[in-house]
Amino acid sequence: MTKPVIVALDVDNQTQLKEILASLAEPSQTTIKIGMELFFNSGANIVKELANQGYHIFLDLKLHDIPNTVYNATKQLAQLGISYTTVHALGGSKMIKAAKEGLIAGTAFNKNVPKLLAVTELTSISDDVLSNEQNCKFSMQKQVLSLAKMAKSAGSDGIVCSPLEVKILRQQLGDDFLYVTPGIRPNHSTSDDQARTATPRQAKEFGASAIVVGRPVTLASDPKSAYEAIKKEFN
Ligand SMILES: O=C(O)c1cc(=O)[nH]c(=O)n1[C@@H]1O[C@H](COP(=O)(O)O)[C@@H](O)[C@H]1O
Repeated sequence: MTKPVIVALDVDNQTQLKEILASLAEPSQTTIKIGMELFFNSGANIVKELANQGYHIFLDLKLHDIPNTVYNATKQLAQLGISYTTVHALGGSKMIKAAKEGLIAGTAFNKNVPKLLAVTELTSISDDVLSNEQNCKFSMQKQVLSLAKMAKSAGSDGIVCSPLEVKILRQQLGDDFLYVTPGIRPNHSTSDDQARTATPRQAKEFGASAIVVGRPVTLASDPKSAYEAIKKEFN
């Protein structure tokens, strides 16, 4: 089975959205990520519309609020026909548990409950920011592992982390958990906001369950070739 290359549709208009979708595989074979930019521009309707076309949808709104608010939010999100959604692990175990319960409560009886992914430390966070701005005494690896363990026991189906942490996480937390990794840079380029990056091949070797790729596809001069090359390298 091929592992998903999830394309982040980080655009704010329908023209660009259509152009990117046209360079991907057919909807039933494709997982796309709708993040804050597209969601705040086009709302829940675009999620429902793309789900109806047969796309698998990762709705990434990174919820981080009190448990009751998050429960009520995920109960709504579960009605959009999505496959995955995100919360920040730093919201804590009670919030993650509430998020999962909201997803279960909002899912129609004959549908699959969307998978809950807990974002550990964002891939834009460097070791320096972790220790000097977040005042975290752990190393990056230890911190991500600690958040991932907590998220798993609170009921999340997987986590979002950098490919660089996946190997140790999989060893410690097992194969019955999803390890979804953004921060993918096919050319080792780190001259943007991502801090903890790896190539699609490295993500595969470290054991990522799925990779999330935005700009390396959406800003490529030939998005279709870029997408196909990344898929080939990851699978
Ligand atoms: O949850 C995410 O998807 C996410 C978590 C994280 O730690 N880092 C991260 O980059 N992302 C998302 O993954 C995508 C990466 O996009 P590019 O950096 O353009 O490849 C963006 O849509 C981010 O919002």
